[in-house]
Amino acid sequence: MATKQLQDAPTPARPKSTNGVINGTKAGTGDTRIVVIIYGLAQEKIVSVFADVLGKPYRLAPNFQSVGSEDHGTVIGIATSDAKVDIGMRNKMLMVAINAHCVDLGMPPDVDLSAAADYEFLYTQQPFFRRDLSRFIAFTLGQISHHEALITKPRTYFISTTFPDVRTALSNLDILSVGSDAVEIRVDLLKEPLPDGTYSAVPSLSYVGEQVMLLRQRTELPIIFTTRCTRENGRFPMDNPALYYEYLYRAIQWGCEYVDVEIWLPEDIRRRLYEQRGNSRIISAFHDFSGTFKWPSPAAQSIFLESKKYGDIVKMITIINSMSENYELEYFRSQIKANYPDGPPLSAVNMGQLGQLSRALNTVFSPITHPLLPIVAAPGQMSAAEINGALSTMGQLPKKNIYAIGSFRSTPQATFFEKCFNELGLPHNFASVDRGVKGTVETFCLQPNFGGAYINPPLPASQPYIPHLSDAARTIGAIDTIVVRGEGNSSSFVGDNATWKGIRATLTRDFAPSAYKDRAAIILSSNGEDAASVIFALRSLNIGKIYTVGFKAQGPLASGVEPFTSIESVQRVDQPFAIISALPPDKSHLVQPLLRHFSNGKSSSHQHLPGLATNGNGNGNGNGFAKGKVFIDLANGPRKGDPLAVAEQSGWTAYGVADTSAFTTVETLRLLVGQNVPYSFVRLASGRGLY
Ligand SMILES: O=C1C[C@@](O)(C(=O)O)C[C@@H](O)[C@@H]1O
Repeated sequence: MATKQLQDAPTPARPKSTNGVINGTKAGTGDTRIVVIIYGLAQEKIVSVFADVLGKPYRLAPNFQSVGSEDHGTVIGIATSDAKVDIGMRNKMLMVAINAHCVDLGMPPDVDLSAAADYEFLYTQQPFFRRDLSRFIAFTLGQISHHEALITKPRTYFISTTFPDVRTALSNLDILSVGSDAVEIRVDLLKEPLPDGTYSAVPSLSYVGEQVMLLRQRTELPIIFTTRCTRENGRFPMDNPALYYEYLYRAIQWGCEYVDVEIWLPEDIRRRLYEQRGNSRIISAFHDFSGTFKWPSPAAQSIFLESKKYGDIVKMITIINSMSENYELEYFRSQIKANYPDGPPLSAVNMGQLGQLSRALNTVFSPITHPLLPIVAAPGQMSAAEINGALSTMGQLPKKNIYAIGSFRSTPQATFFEKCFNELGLPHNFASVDRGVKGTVETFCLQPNFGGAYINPPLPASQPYIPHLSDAARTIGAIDTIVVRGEGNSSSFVGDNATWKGIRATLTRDFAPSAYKDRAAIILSSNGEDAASVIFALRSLNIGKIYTVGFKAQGPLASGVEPFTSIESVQRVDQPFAIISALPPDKSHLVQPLLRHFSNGKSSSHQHLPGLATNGNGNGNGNGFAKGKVFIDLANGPRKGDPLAVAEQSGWTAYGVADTSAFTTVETLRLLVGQNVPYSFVRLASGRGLY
């Protein structure tokens, strides 16, 4: 009887502590249930990769029944054929079941397992994208949350891709997504070819699953999964609402960060999807093409109220007949904000050319297009550059001077920032300037059109002309970004720190935050200042003990940090999970003996695992199958040795300054101009000259 009840229960609601890695806060614990990976024929190794990413040991088990509470902290692998027998009887409160299916084995996966598992991870073995797996598991287990960070951004955009097959988009994806905070896959516009040369009326789940997988492998942006119906400018048929549930629930299982649920769908379907959404967020969508919809009407209010019931974001999109309806929409927007301050954010625009003003004024998840897309997803859609151009013409985006202030080496940044500003249609000027004599930074800040600065090397956090500090800048004691808040006389400066976020993003590229929890780390640095952002980043991932070489931590970051005093003290330390060197280039080789000493062979908690193929990311940290330990070398410039090569030979997953700098640039751009430029674009566009 108990089993029956469990079988009927919906996927358990999101665990309470899901506030994942968001700006300035600690990684949340997320879902603490036992992770069970269902693996296909001869695919045991995927279990070890999940375990490695999560920083946990693993074991293979014969069935669900044999998994008990003593397995907490261990990733369990169960073969597909065994899992089928008792998946329906598993204790859902104790374990979370992930159906890991290698598409090279054929599609679709076993349909019963797909339906019964909590989540489904589709992957390719050649090439294998560890970063994709890492993001999938960190997201579905609630260790990271894009939404919480996005919702605090002053403006958010998503690109509506309209490709019949996302494969055609992949080569341009980095460029297409500049300025986007999320990417929408219009599932209804996908065209699945059939053997007879025609296309399927509705793309099959199998085709859609593969398309979502391909997209996620190539983008770090959250994915919005949309099945737009025929009445709302889409192609999904409306005669069978159950079909929507099937696709949209599967999107949740695939770990899509956002799922678009149309308001016309029966309430029962909308409610179920909302309750079962796990860590995905529901965008409740309403479109009106009748031309009779009125923003000031009671109907508009009730549509918002109905959408709010089962939506984390409410989207309302309509066709209008006159310019004044844009003003009516702005009034509606302000009313909603005032009346429902704690309600879901509203994303509302008017379609057609007449409605373009509203596309520029909407600040929440504005749909955008790009000239490289085959068609616009809706009439009147604009690109990020067009919206910024319009805002600039209306005086909503005043032209500013933005600076890189610092050493000569930071100059190539100017070319890159200019490239981004051009691509985004931002009116600003960017200039690299030498800091020169004491006080120069303040001189720049006092200029009338000062729009912010990136500072390298950073400034001490105590600058009288920078009255506000982010928590990170205050704790780290360093400002690397000056952000201007407000306009004119009411503007003020906020000192922030983007470097730690760049380091944290690097640390979590191939590992989930849980991999760092309570593990030891070693930091090498010539001084405490260079190491402070590293300590802060590691602390945000709940690292355990931190050992230092070359410096003693001071101030608010000193607790739990212990210097190595002798060779013996090094030998007493357990296997560290991370070694980060902030040594200057001429000293960076000094880390090499430590990397060798703690080489992979010494690790007790990670089994030797057969490697999967490389992830082909071309970053020099190429082995997509990491060994369970992370090394970062922050040295910038010609070095004596090659610590990255030594690290890789000794079994470390190694990253250089190009990785952390690219991630830091992403954060810097977000802080300075509020725009998202993906890491992959930074790597692509910065070429070799930048770092
Ligand atoms: O809901 C929306 C908004 C949209 O219809 C637009 O008007 O830009 C485009 C769609 O792709 C998206 O799902």
